[in-house]
Amino acid sequence: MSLRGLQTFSRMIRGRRLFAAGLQCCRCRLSCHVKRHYSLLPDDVKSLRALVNPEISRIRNIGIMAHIDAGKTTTTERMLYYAGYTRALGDVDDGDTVTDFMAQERERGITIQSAAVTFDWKSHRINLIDTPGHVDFTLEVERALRVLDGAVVVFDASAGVEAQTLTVWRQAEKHHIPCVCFLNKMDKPAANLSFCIESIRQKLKANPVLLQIPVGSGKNFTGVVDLLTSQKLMWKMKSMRDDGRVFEVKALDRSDDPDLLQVVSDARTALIEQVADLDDEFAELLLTDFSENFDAIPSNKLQEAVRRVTLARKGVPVLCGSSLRNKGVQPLLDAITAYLPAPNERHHDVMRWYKDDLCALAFKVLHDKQRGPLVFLRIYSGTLKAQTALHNINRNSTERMSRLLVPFADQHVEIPSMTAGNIALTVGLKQTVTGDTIVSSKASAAAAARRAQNDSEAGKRSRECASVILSGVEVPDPVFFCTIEPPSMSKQADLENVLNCLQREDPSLKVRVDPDSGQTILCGMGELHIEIIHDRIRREHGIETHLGPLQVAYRETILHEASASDTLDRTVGERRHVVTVELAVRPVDVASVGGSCELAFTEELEGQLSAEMKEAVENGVHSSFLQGPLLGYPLQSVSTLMQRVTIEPGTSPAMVSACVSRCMLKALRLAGGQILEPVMSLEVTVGDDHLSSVLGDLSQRRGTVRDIQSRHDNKVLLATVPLAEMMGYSTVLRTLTSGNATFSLELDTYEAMNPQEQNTLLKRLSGLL
Ligand SMILES: Nc1nc2c(ncn2[C@@H]2O[C@H](COP(=O)(O)OP(=O)(O)OP(=O)(O)O)[C@@H](O)[C@H]2O)c(=O)[nH]1
Repeated sequence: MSLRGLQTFSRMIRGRRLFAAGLQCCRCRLSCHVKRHYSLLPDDVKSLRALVNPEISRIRNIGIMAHIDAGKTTTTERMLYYAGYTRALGDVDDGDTVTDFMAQERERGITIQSAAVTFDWKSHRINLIDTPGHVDFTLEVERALRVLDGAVVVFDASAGVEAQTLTVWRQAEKHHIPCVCFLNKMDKPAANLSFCIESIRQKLKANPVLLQIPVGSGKNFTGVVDLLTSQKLMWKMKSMRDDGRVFEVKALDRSDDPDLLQVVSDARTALIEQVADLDDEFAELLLTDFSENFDAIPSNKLQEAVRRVTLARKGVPVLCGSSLRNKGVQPLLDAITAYLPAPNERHHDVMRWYKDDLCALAFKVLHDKQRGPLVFLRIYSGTLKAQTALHNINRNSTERMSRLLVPFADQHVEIPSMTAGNIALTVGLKQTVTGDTIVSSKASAAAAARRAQNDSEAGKRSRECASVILSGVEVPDPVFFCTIEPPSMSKQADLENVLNCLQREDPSLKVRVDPDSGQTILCGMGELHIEIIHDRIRREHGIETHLGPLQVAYRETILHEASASDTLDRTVGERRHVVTVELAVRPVDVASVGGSCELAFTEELEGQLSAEMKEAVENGVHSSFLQGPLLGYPLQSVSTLMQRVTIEPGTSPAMVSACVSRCMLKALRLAGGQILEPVMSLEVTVGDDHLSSVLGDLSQRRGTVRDIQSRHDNKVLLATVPLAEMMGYSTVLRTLTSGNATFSLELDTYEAMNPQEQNTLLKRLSGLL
């Protein structure tokens, strides 16, 4: 196979090369000596290997993130087109983009699943993951971030920082990912550069480093001035169908608009001063060699300094353009290669511990009807080879990977091996789940563990850091659930199988069986999430399922302290089981979303219980935490103290657990139950004319308005509102505002319901209303 894959790849590249050769390269034609990557490629296998496995310093693993509709998909499509990977420009509005390849995405015009796309730009390999903007798919963004080295954050230049931008920005910060900002939609009349810069500064608390000045505004936006080189990049569109591939690069001169010259001169000086403030090396160079004339600093020195500032996350480069109008995307690609880090510039402990041994993280699983599960891997160290056995640390299992592919959205090219820094797609890994760590063998994992242990003993790292498992993706708790039924009992097994596959692909989807009714329950992140899952089961797996009404995932807690004791005395067969338990429960601070439950033992009891019986007690308590006494929802913010456990010889651990659970239920009932409901933070952007009707509607939904801000001609309404009141909100908002409003919804906290509402809920859920 080693040659077969390369030959396929060679055929494909040759096809593209012919295509690429027929194109005019924007920059080559005008000034520089940059050549198209593929046009130089010889046909021999050795060179193809180099193409498949580029030098690590030339790889960029990049994400594109943004608020919904900011233009991520449009921007990605332009990148693929200019890089020579697509022959025609895809358009989200026409439903023919490359990255949004799932049927639902094309129909709905939104990105649901991250699609990894690999392409080359000016001798660099770019692995790009288009991430979804809808809050229901936040986990997709999180998964992508976990394996990325850098990100492009796309903004709607007329809106600046929006709710979801803030969320993805925080996620990028959490993973220390250097970013480049792209102010898209500069062609909109309301586009506003200074407003965007200010909102990046104020809302993201970031340090925007402006690298370009737009030329013209609204419909007359025609290009940008590069502040590093003082060159004007102009897209002189001959017709509406002009693809923007060709643009003019010209040094600014006296014949240019004096106002523009002044703005550029001021902005360049500000840029130099700003970078000097952020980078000592640049400041020193400036003061020693260019103290007479800062402006004479060569653009490459300024670029190197901006790169250091970006990698250190001291500042974030800002560029502008209009993807839809095909302007400004090529400089954005240049910025990705110039400012965002290569994999070897990022710090991952595992690289040290595994040295040249393979270590990779599974960050996405897809199910392909013909090929079975396809697992996306980010390779951190070593080489991944096709047709080898791989060890999965998380599952402690070894399985064979049959084929290795390079992902090109929904097309895949087979290759024999792949080196560190790359993103690969594997066939044959049937047990691997998103978040698992893959290494070459158990022995290699043990060797890495020893190195990690030595490190931690030498005091270089804390014990937690010494884990050889790459930390997985945090999966948020689902807030919605509903029952799902197959069309007939004969399809039940098929449905279970499909749900298993979907869960491996999407860890934010939870499936469980109701112990009382035996019904299958789907738990998801939002209405849209569950709707899409339902749709996929029908389209991709051909099963027509019936969904029950969507319900909110409440939680429960207790109001007071309470103690209880219980004795279980049961004879099963010949064996008598006797256990007595005494325990106390008390409410602890309801610490917003994460308020977990705790269990403690008295010191005396800690010494008395064997490890096996202690585990049995813990199991009994933890199973009670999963089912509150009021409605059976999980408990939050409850602390349990085990005071006494006496166990007669011959009693089984299962009986101990059962007695503890029963005693817990007694105590929890005595402590008085309280329902906690998920409360969402809501952001609605609406025109002045419709603000009052949106506010009126919100007051009927038990909403609390926190703030109303102005954004150009719009108002941005920030509120909190119980999730239970938000079912079908998108339809209502569309009707109220004739489609002139957008909103985003995110879990804020769990709050105690007032007694009256709690009573109504209890009656409704027990069928009394
Ligand atoms: N005026 C203008 N509209 C744009 C521009 N770029 C994208 N759009 C439009 O904005 C809308 C959203 O674009 P997408 O590319 O789907 O945005 P997205 O961020 O990928 O959206 P999601 O995948 O749903 O998060 C579409 O109607 C695009 O045609 C631009 O530069 N100017």
